[in-house]
Amino acid sequence: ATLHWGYDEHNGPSHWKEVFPVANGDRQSPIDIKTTEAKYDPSLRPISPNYDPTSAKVILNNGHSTSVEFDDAENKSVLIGGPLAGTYRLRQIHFHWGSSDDAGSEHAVDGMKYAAEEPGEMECKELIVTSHGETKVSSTSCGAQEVLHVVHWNADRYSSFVEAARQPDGLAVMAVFLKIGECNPQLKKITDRLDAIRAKGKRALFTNFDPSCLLPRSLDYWTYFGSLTVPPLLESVVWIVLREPISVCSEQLAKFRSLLCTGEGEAACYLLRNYRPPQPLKGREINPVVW
Ligand SMILES: COc1ccc(C[C@H]2SC(=S)NC2=O)c(OC)c1
Ligand SMILES: [Zn+2]
Repeated sequence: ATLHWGYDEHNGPSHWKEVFPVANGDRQSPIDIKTTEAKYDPSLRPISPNYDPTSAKVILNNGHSTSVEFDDAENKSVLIGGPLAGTYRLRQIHFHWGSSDDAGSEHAVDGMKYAAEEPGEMECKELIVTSHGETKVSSTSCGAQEVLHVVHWNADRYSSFVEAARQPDGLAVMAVFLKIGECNPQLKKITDRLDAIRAKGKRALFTNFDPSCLLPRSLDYWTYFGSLTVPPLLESVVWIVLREPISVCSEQLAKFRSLLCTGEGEAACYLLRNYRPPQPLKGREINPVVW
């Protein structure tokens, strides 16, 4: 039987390799970023997102996540700088979350599983960069997390997203951690629309939206070469993982979990979690960029 992949026991991340053998590849994502092993690369520059709010088109539920899709027919909303050679065009943003308030993001930092496998309070490590740039780690208990992915494709070298998604330097995905705290007024623009797209396959107009409003103050990041975190798991992503999280409140997280992974008229199943656990580094280097 063909595997209809998902996030349940019978079709979740441990089964994906049965249909997508690249799941055991050499540059899979997400990973657990061990900050002490990250190697500083002075050649890396700041990243520079330049988005036009009129690029936003539609918000949809594809059964695995909710995404806002952007018009990528020209270089209207782009990401340049950082580790990127050339102009990467904004394609879409989407989210990953967990089934309880202490799970959900995909990348982890020093084992600070912004996502825990088991629900329940867990001990977290808080990264503190002191004024003279050293990174200290202090243990605190941390709140829930989830993650925002901002997906771009290399429009300098390839003619479409689908073509770029098959190339080793084809995509650039910026990951922003979401940390439980204050309700996020910018995120409210998205969570308020989820009622209109509860069932898989539903979509709604979503215009006049600049995703920069979801970025933290600091654009310090780690970068490494990886993959899509969802089948087909293509190894075509230059990852840019921002160090500073943005806030999200429990009520907003709960709205993501009220989305359905089934279509209208089908027996309802809730999209309670949709994150892939960290994958083996397999010798890859991670470069931190902190100013
Ligand atoms: C081949 O086309 C695809 C396949 C999957 C996704 C979604 C994945 S990619 C990622 S990173 N996180 C996700 O959930 C795409 O996203 C634009 C594009
Ligand atoms: Zn993603």
